[in-house]
Amino acid sequence: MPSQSLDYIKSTIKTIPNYPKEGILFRDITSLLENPEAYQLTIDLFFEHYKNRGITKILGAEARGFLFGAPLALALKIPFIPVRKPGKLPRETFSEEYVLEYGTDKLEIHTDALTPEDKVLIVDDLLATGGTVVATSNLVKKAGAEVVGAAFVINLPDIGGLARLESEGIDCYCLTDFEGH
Ligand SMILES: O=P(O)(O)OC[C@H]1O[C@H](OP(=O)(O)OP(=O)(O)O)[C@H](O)[C@@H]1O
Ligand SMILES: Nc1ncnc2[nH]cnc12
Repeated sequence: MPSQSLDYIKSTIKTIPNYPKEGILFRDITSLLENPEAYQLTIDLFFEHYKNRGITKILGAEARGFLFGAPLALALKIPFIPVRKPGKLPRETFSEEYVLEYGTDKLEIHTDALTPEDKVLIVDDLLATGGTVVATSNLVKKAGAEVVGAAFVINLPDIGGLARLESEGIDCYCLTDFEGH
């Protein structure tokens, strides 16, 4: 892996202390998106990693998953499937509830978005607890398709999502690690 590229990508991500609440170090990818060189490099690294894996569809969860999943799908010339918060998708959906720090939320996917032949890659900006990706993976299973893996720009190793996803059998590729919560 080209470590200079990874250092450059990491350097464009800003950290905002105490957002959205006291004690959280918010890793902000909007500053990466504002830098076309870093944004392109990020998509290029994902493309190189996944180009020969037989992936048939990319899934990204609303909202930040769209920002990296959609350009990667275009680069790979395969469909992008949005996974959305409840009530946003107009056709019939599968739903999956997942646990947040306070309470629960739901993610949905169109029931006709995947077929049992699909080999799916889940893409997101950041891996914290892994709850979002486990819920997305459960939606893929409901549709009868296979999860090939999950890709992230940022992993927060101190939160433990990587171990959780690997224990669920989800192979992960993370470009950068940021210590702390
Ligand atoms: O590993 P987890 O603990 O699930 O956390 C990571 C998720 O949290 C953030 O999304 P958020 O739910 O804040 O929604 P947003 O993309 O709409 O900002 C982030 O974009 C990931 O999807
Ligand atoms: N520390 C963090 N920074 C940005 N997004 C997050 N989502 C969950 N934890 C986060």
